[in-house]
Amino acid sequence: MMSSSEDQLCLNIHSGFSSSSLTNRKPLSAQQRWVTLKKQRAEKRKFSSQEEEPAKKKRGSFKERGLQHSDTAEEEEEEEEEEEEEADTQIDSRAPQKKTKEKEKKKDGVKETGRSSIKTSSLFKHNPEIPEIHRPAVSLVKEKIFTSDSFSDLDLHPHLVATLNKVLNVSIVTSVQKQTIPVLLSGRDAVVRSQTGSGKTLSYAVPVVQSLQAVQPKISRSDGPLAVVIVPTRELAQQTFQTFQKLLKPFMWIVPGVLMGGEKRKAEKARLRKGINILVSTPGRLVDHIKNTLSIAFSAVRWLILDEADRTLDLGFEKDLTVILNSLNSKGPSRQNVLLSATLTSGVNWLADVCLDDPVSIQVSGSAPPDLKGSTSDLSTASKSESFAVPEHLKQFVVVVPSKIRLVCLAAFILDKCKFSQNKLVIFVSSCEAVEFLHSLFNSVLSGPSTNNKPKLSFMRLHGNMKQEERSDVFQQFSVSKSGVLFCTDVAARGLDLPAVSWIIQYTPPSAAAEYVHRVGRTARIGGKGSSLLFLTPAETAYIPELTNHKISLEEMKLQDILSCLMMDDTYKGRGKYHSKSSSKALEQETRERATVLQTEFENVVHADTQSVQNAKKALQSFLRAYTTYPAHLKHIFHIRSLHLGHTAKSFGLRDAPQGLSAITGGAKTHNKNQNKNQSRSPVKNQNKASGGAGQRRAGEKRFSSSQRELSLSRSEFSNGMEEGNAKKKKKKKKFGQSGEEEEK
Ligand SMILES: Nc1ncnc2c1ncn2[C@@H]1O[C@H](COP(=O)(O)OP(=O)(O)OP(=O)(O)O)[C@@H](O)[C@H]1O
Repeated sequence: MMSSSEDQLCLNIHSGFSSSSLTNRKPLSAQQRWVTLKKQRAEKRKFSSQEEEPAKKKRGSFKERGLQHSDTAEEEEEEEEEEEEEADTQIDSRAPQKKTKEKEKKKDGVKETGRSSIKTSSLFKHNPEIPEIHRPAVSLVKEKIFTSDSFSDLDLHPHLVATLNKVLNVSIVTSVQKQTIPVLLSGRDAVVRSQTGSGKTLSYAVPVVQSLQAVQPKISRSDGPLAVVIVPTRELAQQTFQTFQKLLKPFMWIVPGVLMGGEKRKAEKARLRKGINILVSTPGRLVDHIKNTLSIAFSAVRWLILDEADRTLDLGFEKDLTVILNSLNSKGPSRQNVLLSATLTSGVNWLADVCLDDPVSIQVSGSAPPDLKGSTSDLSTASKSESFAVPEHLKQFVVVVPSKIRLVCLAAFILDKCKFSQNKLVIFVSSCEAVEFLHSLFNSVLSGPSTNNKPKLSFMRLHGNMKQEERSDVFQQFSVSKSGVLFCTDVAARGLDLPAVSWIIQYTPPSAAAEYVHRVGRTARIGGKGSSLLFLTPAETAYIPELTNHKISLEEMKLQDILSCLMMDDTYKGRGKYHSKSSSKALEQETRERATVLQTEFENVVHADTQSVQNAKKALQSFLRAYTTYPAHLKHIFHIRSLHLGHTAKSFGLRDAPQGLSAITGGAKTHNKNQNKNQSRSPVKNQNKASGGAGQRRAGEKRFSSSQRELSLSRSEFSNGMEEGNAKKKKKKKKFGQSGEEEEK
């Protein structure tokens, strides 16, 4: 007996008959149909062998056009499995009506999407399993933000209180302000630690202004700097300067000023000559002026504030700070010194020893304040199990995503949060190139035209390799915008007070728990609500207990839930067979198809021209370089060898892992099918392998310790004028070549 499919084949293979001629024909007997079928099969085989060459060529051209969504080279096996199916596709191309029906029958075959034919199987195949995430009980470090006191209860000038109320819109003091302002007004040095967004800036700015406005005879420009405020980034310098400008409105005779890399030195020199009383600066640019600007005089300095003090140290600015402290100490009256941060640890001992005199340690949370009497200056060791407070109304999530799916997962998340509601998202990635790449890719693929009174998605970017003017523009623009997505490096992690940010996404995990705290601290500020999402690959899930050690607790968000956002509209529709009554399996399948359609769009944009391929490769390279710079104690989690290069390349929209990455990766997985399979089956085994290999010397790491690399990387992120002031240092850093951003400089 003939099966129905054979029957179908038999009927269709009477090629050349139009449907009308088919209907007019006398029905064939079973015997005749069987003979015809055999003949047709023989014909087909003959045809197949004749067509083999062109068919192969055609497959090649499919790839070139991006129509075939085949995966990385290591998945050739999968392609082989599908070979037969593709051969059919070639034959079928002569009979389009049949082609559609045949294709729909195949479970994982080519799907028509309306824009291109794609294979949906590869994006969701050969991925490592997503391990189960357990959420251990964590006793969170709690800090109360507000007190019941108002600024008028403090011993402040009435004009200052009025300015706080009317210009800055603040009347009730926060806990950190309540504790810090009186201590500083009493003339003591202080070390201040309180959670992000708790008002630390005013806790030192108010006493500085209060004390300077009272100086008699009145301060004049010619007195030069009376207060010096050091912050690690240009944007934070700008922001702090603006706060002082506002506070000084009733005290116009006190002049604030800002010095930072990227600005014209000549103009800054002129301003210094005219006289600045409250000087806000990044460390590198201040050292630059100390060395090169004769008119800079520190003879009157009464205040030294080091905001984000741990970062200033962590960045390897000890030398600069030494220069600054020496310059300040050599002249002038006795000085009040203040160190502040949300993550001050005993690692700041060095700084505290050098520049504080019998400081008061202010800690808002109940846990023990940093012990300033120890002797270690190794911040990374000192802070390994330090507990950090995060804002009370911050909801912290983690999603475990295999590398191949990362890009579409991020895109689905952005679409969910920004397409149908107004949200402001900040997305942290590890390098300037990756920021550039993602910004341009998402702009091309996701921004789309504005529809139904909805504005188009707005994507912005901020990193250390941008021109200063552009950096400032973006910072201002994003600050005032009601919605949008900001891709950035850690240059935006510290201190920035970007209003109404609703989500922080850490697309690449930070290299320290303290940095995690600062990144997520860009939302849920001053008692507000906010959420954060950390992306981890299955091999990186050991980072969750690592954060738990610091009293940071994350809730899991399921990958499927994020991807299912693609079902909200039909922009990335799959075959279109899914409807609301379909099973959950069908829903999952349709979601996967849509994810694949989206991935295909990304890949098509990346592969549209050689320049964009180059950009993607550069971004991938810098990502891999950054990956090698995780500190030694995190190497068992973030090890370059546990990265699958082909899959990682896919998260940069590349269809294959580029050649020549071995110098960076020192043996990360590329095209080894077996390795890939092992990884899929046993992520734990791979993790162990990775940690076991951590002690081995790898290419590209040969000459540098992890701390050197970390230092070098983070320093480059925080371009602050140093690079311009010290050409020699820059050359040396370039030779190190530890981060994409440095190479670019
Ligand atoms: N007493 C207050 N009442 C209301 N808002 C305040 C008060 N003090 C400060 N703010 C506002 O809270 C926001 C966060 O303040 P600030 O940037 O000083 O926080 P922070 O503790 O320095 O954060 P980070 O650790 O991230 O640098 C700012 O917008 C600031 O204007």
